[in-house]
Amino acid sequence: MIILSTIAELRKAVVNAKSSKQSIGLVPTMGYLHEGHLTLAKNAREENDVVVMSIFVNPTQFGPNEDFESYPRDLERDTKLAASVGVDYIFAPSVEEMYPHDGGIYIRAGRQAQTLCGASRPSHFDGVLQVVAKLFNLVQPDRAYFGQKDAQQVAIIQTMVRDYNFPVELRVVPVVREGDGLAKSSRNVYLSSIERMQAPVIQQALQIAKLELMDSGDVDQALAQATKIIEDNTAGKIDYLSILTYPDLKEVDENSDQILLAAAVYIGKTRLIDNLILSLKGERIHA
Ligand SMILES: Nc1ncnc2c1ncn2[C@@H]1O[C@H](COP(=O)(O)OP(=O)(O)OP(=O)(O)O)[C@@H](O)[C@H]1O
Ligand SMILES: CC(C)(CO)[C@@H](O)C(=O)[O-]
Ligand code: BAL
Repeated sequence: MIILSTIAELRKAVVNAKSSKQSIGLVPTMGYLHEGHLTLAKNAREENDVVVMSIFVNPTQFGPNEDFESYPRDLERDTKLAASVGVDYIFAPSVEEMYPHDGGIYIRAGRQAQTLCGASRPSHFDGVLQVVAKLFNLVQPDRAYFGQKDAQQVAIIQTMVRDYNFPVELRVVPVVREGDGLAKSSRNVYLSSIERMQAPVIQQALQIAKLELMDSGDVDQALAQATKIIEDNTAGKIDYLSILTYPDLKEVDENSDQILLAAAVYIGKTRLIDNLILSLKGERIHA
């Protein structure tokens, strides 16, 4: 496996692969790898000749009071893990390498970014689209791999690919979880042992909401039950708990088909997200 830190080196590797007609799979990450990221990479390994994983804690998707500085980083450990699942290239640029110019052109995420994480992290998705668009242009992947854990991110990137005609196939990988149901996340390392015991409640609450929704079709009732589970079992503060259509992220109504149940909860100081996607064709739903 080769570690690349400059755009020039990356472009050389990409041009080489393209000239020998090799397909390229891209796995964008912010590093501090866990089984979730490695599952994306394993999928990419199975479906492409060349696998490029980017490891870049992208400053433009963090708000001023968020955890950009403290976000966990360990390139040496990541390198070993990525090699173990057959990644060919890690692209780990500096911030200066990715963003040498100030005041240039920015991409604005649309309506789908006004809710859920986009409501509490203004401009987060603009930053995500900025770095993902750059990575698509630099790597020119045949396929790019994203996790369903970041369901809103997937929906917004799908819209960018559609609206800006990026010639890439998006591959979405189901959420990889710990044994107790907690979604794997690099931010889980921030949790104290008591917080770690409480954190699976987020997924349990979403499961309860799903059962209620399938049973009664009542969105408000489903949300109320999930809220109660989280409030009774954690010291956590709910950032949002929502039921929306997916991938449009609009209010559900009786014609809704795919539905996203999504939560962001502060367990102590750590903001964790999780979701479930339901297919409700033919079920009766009322909001
Ligand atoms: N548990 C998981 N299951 C499936 N995919 C995941 C999981 N965790 C992260 N991913 C995916 O890996 C990619 C890189 O994510 P990222 O580096 O932000 O990891 P993370 O663990 O989600 O970190 P964070 O702490 O920021 O939530 C994204 O496409 C994300 O959806
Ligand atoms: C897609 C991504 C790598 C862009 O920085 C990031 O938002 C993430 O890790 O999900
Ligand atoms: N996977 C989400 C990246 C972020 O929280 O910035």
